[in-house]
Amino acid sequence: MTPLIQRCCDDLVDNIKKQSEGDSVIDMKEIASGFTMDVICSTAFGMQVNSQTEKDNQFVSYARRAMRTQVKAIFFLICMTFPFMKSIMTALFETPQFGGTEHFFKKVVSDILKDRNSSKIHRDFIQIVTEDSSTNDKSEDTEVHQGSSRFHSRALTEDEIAVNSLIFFSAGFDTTSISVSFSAYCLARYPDLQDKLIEEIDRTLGKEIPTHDIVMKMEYLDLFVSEVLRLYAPSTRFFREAREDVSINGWLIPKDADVTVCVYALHRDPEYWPDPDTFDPERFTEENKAKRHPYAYLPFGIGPRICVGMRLALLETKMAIVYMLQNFKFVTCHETEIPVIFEKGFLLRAENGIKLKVTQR
Ligand code: HEM
Repeated sequence: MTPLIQRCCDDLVDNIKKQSEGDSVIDMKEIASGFTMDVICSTAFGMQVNSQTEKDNQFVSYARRAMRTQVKAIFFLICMTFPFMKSIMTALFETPQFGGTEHFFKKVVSDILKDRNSSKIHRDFIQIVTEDSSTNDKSEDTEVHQGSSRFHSRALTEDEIAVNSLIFFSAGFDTTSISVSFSAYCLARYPDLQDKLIEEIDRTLGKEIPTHDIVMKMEYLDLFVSEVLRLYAPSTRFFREAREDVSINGWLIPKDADVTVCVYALHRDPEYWPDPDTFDPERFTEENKAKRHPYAYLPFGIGPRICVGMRLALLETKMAIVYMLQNFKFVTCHETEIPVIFEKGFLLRAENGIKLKVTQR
């Protein structure tokens, strides 16, 4: 999927150039959101929507409306407070009054599948799962053994492909936009660290086109992004259900209880993170990581339900940083909010945007 991301990165650089003309203040929250919309549309649906350049794309405006924070916040609040309401709320949210997101995505996927020409190579999520579906039987479950795991496997139906694309879309769009925008914020806030990163990029790449392998091998970039995802973990929490009664530090968690893991609090706990509010990428050197409890850092969750988009998200975030720093330096300005005020909600969004200035390199 790297070529798809590279194309979106080119548009990202052009967009920043345009928006910052005449020393204007840019809003990295807006800019990053256009970028990640483009990436998820091309990597999930094979659609080139150019939301960074064309503001009135029909798919983008519908998708943004469907992902509206307020509507989702009400949905989450009710489901978390009254778990038994989950199925009623899900049915209600599929009515046209609430956007009918699922129907919309089913239609999009069905149209894409109809239009697909088998001679053309697509490198997106839909292609991967449809190839699998065309070679496997959709009706029959086969038992698969993989290491110690055992599960039933069958090909996905068209509806299942559509709904999984929707999950892919909603889980991968806002989260990555937050990691890209807060990366720019941290670059501007800590100019010495920005220079260190620029030095690494210049040394390994210069003005060459960033590739997957080079970007993923950059050591300081990895430390930097890890620290961004500690202080600004896009998902402030994730959830589990207790499979049996368990006692932890004298607290009984009864079987079937809903358990929320508060990533935001965990990542700022002074027991694991000395001086937790200080931005310090060195916390993630191999030596320092080895001294810490492995579950003290969970931006992507952990275990069998760990984020499936983790590698894509890291690649996308790192690619965006490299492309941006090959062209610009970020600086804070009068309009930069320090510290950033967060929106209330499940995701760690900046309430008033992330206002920065850039200088050309
Ligand atoms: C920086 C970006 C991202 C962050 C911080 C993030 C974080 C998370 C977290 C915390 C979970 C819950 C894991 C758990 O319960 O253990 C999760 C699940 C998930 N994420 Fe991400 N995510 C990101 C990007 C993406 C992307 C780009 C995609 C897809 C393209 C994606 C798809 C998913 C899916 C499908 C799940 C559900 C997995 C399951 O339940 O088995 N995420 N993510």
